[in-house]
Amino acid sequence: AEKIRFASSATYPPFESMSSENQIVGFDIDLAKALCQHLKADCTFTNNAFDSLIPALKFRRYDAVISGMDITPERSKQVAFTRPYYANSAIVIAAKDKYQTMAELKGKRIGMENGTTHQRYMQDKHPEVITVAYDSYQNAILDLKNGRLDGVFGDTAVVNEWLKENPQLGTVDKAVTDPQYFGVGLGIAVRPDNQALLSKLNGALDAITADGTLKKINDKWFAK
Ligand SMILES: NC(=[NH2+])NCCC[C@H](N)C(=O)O
Repeated sequence: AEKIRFASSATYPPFESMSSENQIVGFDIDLAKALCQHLKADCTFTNNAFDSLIPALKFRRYDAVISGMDITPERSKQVAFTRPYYANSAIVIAAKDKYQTMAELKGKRIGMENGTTHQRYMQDKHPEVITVAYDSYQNAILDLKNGRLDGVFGDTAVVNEWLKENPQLGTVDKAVTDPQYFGVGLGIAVRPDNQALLSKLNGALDAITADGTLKKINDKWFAK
């Protein structure tokens, strides 16, 4: 069977995280496994820092990146993306009921993961905010809880997960979807010269969408 090596940054539930048994689990992982099953391929998963995913993909350490990654114009210059498999948006969280708007976060410390669309957007669009870069979202959330940060900016589905476990936190302002920064949804990235894998993944995505598998995986990880 064909072998497909996937990489992901497993600090981002429900998309990907490490289970108590030290396995990478999540929506993206179930999706990749369903694609592999359809393609009768053997798949492996590795955990890596988010900002190293694209460089190491180019370096051929693995074949594909699935990591809650927004399909942006900038990344599309370096990698080829499958069609979008999830519609995304981003939002800030902070102490509940403390801030209503972004303007109120002026001079406040907002954390985000290095190399993310959130980091770029915040630095460009909200220079009045102090952006603090983290190697992982896990560490940003820890600092928010410890009071070393005033807020964290992340994908809405992930933020909702953090809010479930942290009733002292709440959202600030509306979710952002600026396509220039956040692209057209989440996609799987491959090397541009690997059109064979790209078309296989796109074909498998169509198949698992048509037969209801993708919806099942969605319902499992994004329960309303
Ligand atoms: N697995 C992760 N830590 N993913 C972070 C993704 C953040 C954002 N959606 C981006 O594409 O930049």
